[in-house]
Amino acid sequence: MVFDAVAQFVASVDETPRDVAASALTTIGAFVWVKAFDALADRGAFASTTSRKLVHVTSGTFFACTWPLFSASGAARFFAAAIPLAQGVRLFGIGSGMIKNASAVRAVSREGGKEELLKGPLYYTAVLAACTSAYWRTNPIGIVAMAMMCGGDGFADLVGRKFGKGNALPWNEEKSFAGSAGFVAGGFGVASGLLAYFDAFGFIEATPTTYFVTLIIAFACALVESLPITSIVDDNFSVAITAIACGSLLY
Ligand SMILES: Nc1ccn([C@@H]2O[C@H](COP(=O)(O)OP(=O)(O)OP(=O)(O)O)[C@@H](O)[C@H]2O)c(=O)n1
Ligand SMILES: C/C(=C\CO)CCC[C@H](C)CCC[C@H](C)CCCC(C)C
Repeated sequence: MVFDAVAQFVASVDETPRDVAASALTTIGAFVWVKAFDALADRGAFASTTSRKLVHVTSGTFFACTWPLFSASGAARFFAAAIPLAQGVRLFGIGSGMIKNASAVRAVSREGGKEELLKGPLYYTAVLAACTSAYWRTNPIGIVAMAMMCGGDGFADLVGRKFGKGNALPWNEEKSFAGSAGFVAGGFGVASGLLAYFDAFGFIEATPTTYFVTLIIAFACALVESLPITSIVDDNFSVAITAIACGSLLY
């Protein structure tokens, strides 16, 4: 009912101006969101590692939530993909020292070094842009790949750091059973929420099989995330590629 009303309202706005307005609104949202976490971390609301992971979990998830704002035109997905792309360019500028932005470095770096923005955060925006332009809102593969990267990897860290002492994985002492359980719960939880959301807007049809397959994908991604290969391939890439490969086979 509410979703229908929102869908009808946004459908009444012309396509290109609507996509430009949706991109502008989301870009402002992204700026405010990252800034808010920086301010909270600054006031000691949580540690910078927690702030970074909360930005990781929420940015891509809320970004996907803005997709219904875009029109039904073929170009809409590219207007949407331009948002993480622009964030990636910004991260590149800050990480390489071309742009000075101490606040952004504080909010998304692990140890406070600007060059860290050229790794995880930059790859994260690349995955969001690729999933958006390749799969968009009518295909569960991109939605689930983004959810595994945001919710899965994010919760693995948050849960693993808190409850992972004393239950290290036999094949990777840096990671834990608790962290991997957090991955499955966070990845499946965020993916299920997004699938139900896009189903409510009528973009996809999420059946019990869709959710079951999503749970299998969450386990597969958690397994890949747990492997000692982070120095070879960043978790953001390995998790998203696993989700896309499994999703292409199973959905
Ligand atoms: N399956 C997992 C994943 C993570 N962790 C915990 O979370 C910490 C950070 O994990 P990781 O995701 O590798 O963190 P970063 O490298 O900081 O983050 P990113 O992947 O975003 O670069 C690990 O040291 C570990 O304590 C865990 O216990 N079990
Ligand atoms: C710390 C991060 C990854 C490390 O693995 C995440 C970095 C996030 C970027 C700085 C910001 C990305 C913004 C999104 C593309 C858009 C969010 C919009 C929304 C409305 C909040």
